[in-house]
Amino acid sequence: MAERVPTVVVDGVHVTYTVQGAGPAGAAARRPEVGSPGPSGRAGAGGPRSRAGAALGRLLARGRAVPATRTVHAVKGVSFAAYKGEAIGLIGSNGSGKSTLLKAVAGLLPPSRGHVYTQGQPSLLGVNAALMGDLTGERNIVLGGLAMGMTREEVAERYQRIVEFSGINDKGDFVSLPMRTYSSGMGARLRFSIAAARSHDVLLIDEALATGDAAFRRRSQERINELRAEAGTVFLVSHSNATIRETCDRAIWLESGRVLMDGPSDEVVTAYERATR
Ligand SMILES: Nc1ncnc2c1ncn2[C@@H]1O[C@H](COP(=O)(O)OP(=O)(O)OP(=O)(O)O)[C@@H](O)[C@H]1O
Repeated sequence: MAERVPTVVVDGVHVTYTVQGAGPAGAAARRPEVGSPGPSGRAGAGGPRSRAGAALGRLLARGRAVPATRTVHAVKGVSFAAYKGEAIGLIGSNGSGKSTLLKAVAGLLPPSRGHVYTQGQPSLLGVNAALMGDLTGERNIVLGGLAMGMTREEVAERYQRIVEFSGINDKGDFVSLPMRTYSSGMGARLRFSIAAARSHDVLLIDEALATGDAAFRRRSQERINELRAEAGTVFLVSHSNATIRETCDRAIWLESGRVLMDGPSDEVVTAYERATR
């Protein structure tokens, strides 16, 4: 049997967010507010002056009574190893910690406990990956390609393929328009197309495929398979069980920041579907 080469090792990782300016849960409900609105939801019978006074009272009361920070423990002791050639789906309900774990693997969020070891530089492709709204699709392809580590020559050579893969120009010359004129699906497709134009040791994809149409999803799945064949490792966060089944050979199911199940994607997704039905 071929030797399995680990690309990502996540060892007992915890991630905690510190939220500035938030009190403990329920504090707002427990604390009577100065000048709070009456049962009608309005600030008493007064005019603008008394409403402004009530708002000021609320601000002052907040400053006095509530501690300034609160912590959210988003990932709680997660451990696994990922290997070359694997495509791993991360599934779980809203707020279960999938995006946070992805950011920790990408090195964008430091674990509060535990360690992440990666081989090579992981690339995180999120729905919000930064392209610039005021620049045209053309300029964003060049800048995004450079940001993804391509040379100018590589970007020039792959430019046409990126445009075709994205399907941006299928219904007219959109690539010469500013990106702010694109629908969110078009923007997400362009982002994925730029990232997919080069191979990656570890590619982390956060919901980017969800916005594409059927033809784009098929092209993306084929490209992910190629990336795996080029011996990379792909992580994919998605709420589409079908996408996880079709694209990934392994799935990790997170709930409340903990791993509930880790195994072949078909088995894990089936168990997840049973639990969430
Ligand atoms: N920037 C942040 N500041 C504070 N808490 C956050 C932040 N981002 C996420 N959280 C909290 O961390 C927990 C995990 O969130 P995360 O976004 O990782 O979940 P998710 O599984 O990706 O959710 P979804 O499926 O809804 O995208 C949630 O309780 C969320 O409220």
